Amino acid sequence: MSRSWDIVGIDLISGVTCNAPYEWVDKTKSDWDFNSNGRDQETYRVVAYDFGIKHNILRRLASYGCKITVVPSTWPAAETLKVKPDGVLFSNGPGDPSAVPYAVETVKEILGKVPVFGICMGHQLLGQALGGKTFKMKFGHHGGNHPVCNLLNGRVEISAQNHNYAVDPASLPEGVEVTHVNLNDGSCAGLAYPALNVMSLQYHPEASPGPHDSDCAFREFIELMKSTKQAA
Ligand SMILES: NC(=O)CC[C@H](N)C(=O)O
Repeated sequence: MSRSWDIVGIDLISGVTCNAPYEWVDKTKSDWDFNSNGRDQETYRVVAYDFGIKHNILRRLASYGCKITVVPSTWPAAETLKVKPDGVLFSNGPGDPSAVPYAVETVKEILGKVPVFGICMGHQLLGQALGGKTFKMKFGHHGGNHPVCNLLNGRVEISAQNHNYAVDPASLPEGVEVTHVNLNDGSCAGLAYPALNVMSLQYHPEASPGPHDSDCAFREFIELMKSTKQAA
């Protein structure tokens, strides 16, 4: 028997986030050494908001040289900024981004103060924090074979995706750039707001198993933290 699951307007994050902050050190195994541009000489301090975070996001960040503190979804922005991180990661997570206004507020308070990277739910929360709207798609994107055009370099990346909501690009204010487009339906698959050092992807650059075409996004986050640090 089938059952219809109602996810609209329900905070599903509170059931999956961690209870208290913790440090993450585990890296991905040598199979991931296909990316010779990986490790940076420097260490970057990253606070990762856990909205239901996938461990491989943390492993990839650690492999790229980040020292990571994972914090609960309700962790105050002021506490995050107090430790002066080089960057903040807003993770993936289940459900409706409109059901977690407290998380959007946290994102707003951090925006512009340090470089940020949003993945999936994190991307949707960033979209809202920047003034845009999210909507529930008729059919979500699920699986490991979604072609995305990276408008920053014109390359097509085959990506792993798992989402039911999306950011409406028409709702975004001036200055916010759509950087990635899903080639199956033209939906928004990535954003940037260079003035505030913001980057985000609607899909999973860390996916495993899955295509690794978008792993370079972690390197871009490192570069964003690096250039911001150098300019300070
Ligand atoms: N993987 C995710 O982060 C899912 C994003 C979002 N909660 C959605 O279902 O659209």
